[in-house]
This record gives sequence, structure tokens and C-alpha cells, in this order.
Amino acid sequence: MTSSRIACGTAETARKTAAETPRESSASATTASVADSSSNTSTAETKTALRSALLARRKALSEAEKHTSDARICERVIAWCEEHRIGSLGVFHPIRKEPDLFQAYNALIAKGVHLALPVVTQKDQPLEFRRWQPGDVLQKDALGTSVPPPAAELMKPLALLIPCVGFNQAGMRLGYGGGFYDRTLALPDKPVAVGVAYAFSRADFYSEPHDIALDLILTDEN
Ligand SMILES: Nc1nc2c(c(=O)[nH]1)N(C=O)[C@@H](CNc1ccc(C(=O)N[C@@H](CCC(=O)O)C(=O)O)cc1)CN2
Ligand SMILES: Nc1ncnc2c1ncn2[C@@H]1O[C@H](COP(=O)(O)OP(=O)(O)OP(=O)(O)O)[C@@H](O)[C@H]1O
Repeated sequence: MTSSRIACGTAETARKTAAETPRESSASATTASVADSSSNTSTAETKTALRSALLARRKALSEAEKHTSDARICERVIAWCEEHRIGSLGVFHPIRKEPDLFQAYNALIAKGVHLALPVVTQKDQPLEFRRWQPGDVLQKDALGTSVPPPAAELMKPLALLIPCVGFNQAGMRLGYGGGFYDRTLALPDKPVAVGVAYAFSRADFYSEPHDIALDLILTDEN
């Protein structure tokens, strides 16, 4: 297996410009109440409660609303990749009603962008990324995610699309609680971290020492 960085633009350029771009700024009244009830502590218990509330909100999204929101996020992903001349991108295969960005994946593949999917190799380890494009064979792992087979090329994408259960004003992310993306972003040569979320997933929560801020967040409403 080979490990490669495939790039058109540089990660540094994308990171610099991303830092200049205001983070998603549309607060949602729906999630503000979720956030208000949890903004006084930063305990794991609070994060667990907030995670459940945000996942329930996402589960309640109708197919029609989801379709419209996913299409908006796709447009933003494509535009951002074009603007920063992204040549390699870590993407995700949606679970639990995460945004389905296959429309963007197909458009990016057509433009020659190399895509890769995350793979959990071991608990407490960073993610590995294996090259993939829509239509390639996938297998289910122990966590229920669809991953490319071990024979797929190992990649180090310059930028990652990271699905968020929630996100806050500081650009910190709430995930499913495994810490996999946090560990991945803590590695040297950190990729540009692009959060992907529905605007209603914005909430108030304190960051923890291991949290690494997303460089920007693309939502359906910014
Ligand atoms: N789409 C996606 N892939 C990802 C992540 C993610 O957040 N989203 N990860 C971020 O770290 C890693 C895997 N982490 C995971 C965290 C939770 C569950 C999970 O809740 N699984 C469900 C079943 C999902 C299904 O079959 O639809 C479960 O166990 O009930 C799966 C993977 C790498 N791949
Ligand atoms: N850089 C790191 N090094 C070691 N452990 C870490 C690191 N980052 C996170 N962790 C561990 O992972 C645990 C879960 O972190 P957190 O609750 O922030 O996960 P999450 O971001 O919601 O999950 P995920 O990234 O998998 O979706 C933390 O309690 C911490 O022990």
C-alpha cells in the first residue's frame, strides 16, 4: 500500500483563507434552547445529553427537508473545493441521517479530485483514510460504517469533510464521542478541517483540552 498526498492547491493556502472566512453564523432558535439548558457545565454527561437532543432533532428531519438541505451543503462543498483548488479530500459515508453529499462527491470526482473515506483501525487511534469514489466496493466495519477494503490505497487528504452532531460558536465539534477526528486532527501535518452540519446543530457547549477547532463549517444556511 502506498501513502500519498495528492494536491492541486496547498493545505496552507486553504487553511489561511478558511481562517479569514467567518464561521457559520446563523443561530437556530430550536437548538438555542437545547444549548441554554446545558451551557453551565462541560461534563461528559452534559455532552451526552446534548448529543442525544441534537441527534433526535436530526432524526426528525423530513426526507424533503433533508434533500433540500443536503443539496445546499453540496453546492457549498463544491464551491469551497473549487475556490481552494482542493486536490484530495477526506469525505464520509453518511450514517444516522448525516448530510448525504454524494452529489458533491460525484461532481468532485468528475473534476479530478481524489476522495477517501475514514477507517477506524483501532479504538483510541487516529483515523486512516482509504481512497474511494462513489460506486467502489465498500464493506461494513464493526461500528456499522461503510469502509473501503484494506487493499484500497492509503491516502493523506489535505482537507477533511467532518460530519458534526453539533458545533459551537468557537468552531468546536461534537461528534459521536469516540474522539477519532480529534485524534486525527492532533497529528502533525493537520489537514484542513471542514465541518459539515445542518444549521440547527449549532449549540452552546464548552470545549475540552483535546478539542481542535474546525477551520470552517459548511451548513445549509450560511
Ligand atoms: N459517516 C461517518 N463516518 C465515520 C465517522 C462519523 O462520525 N461519521 N467517524 C467519526 O468518528 C468514524 C466512525 N465513528 C462512528 C461513530 C459512531 C457510529 C455509530 O453510531 N454507529 C451506529 C450504527 C450506524 C448505522 O448503521 O447507520 C451504532 O453503533 O448504532 C459509527 C461510527 C469514522 N467514520
Ligand atoms: N488527541 C487526543 N488524544 C487522546 N485522546 C483523545 C484525543 N482527542 C480525543 N480523545 C479522547 O476521545 C474522547 C472522546 O472525545 P469527544 O467526546 O470530543 O469525541 P467526539 O469528537 O464527539 O467524537 P468523534 O470525533 O469520534 O466523532 C475524549 O474523552 C478523549 O479521551
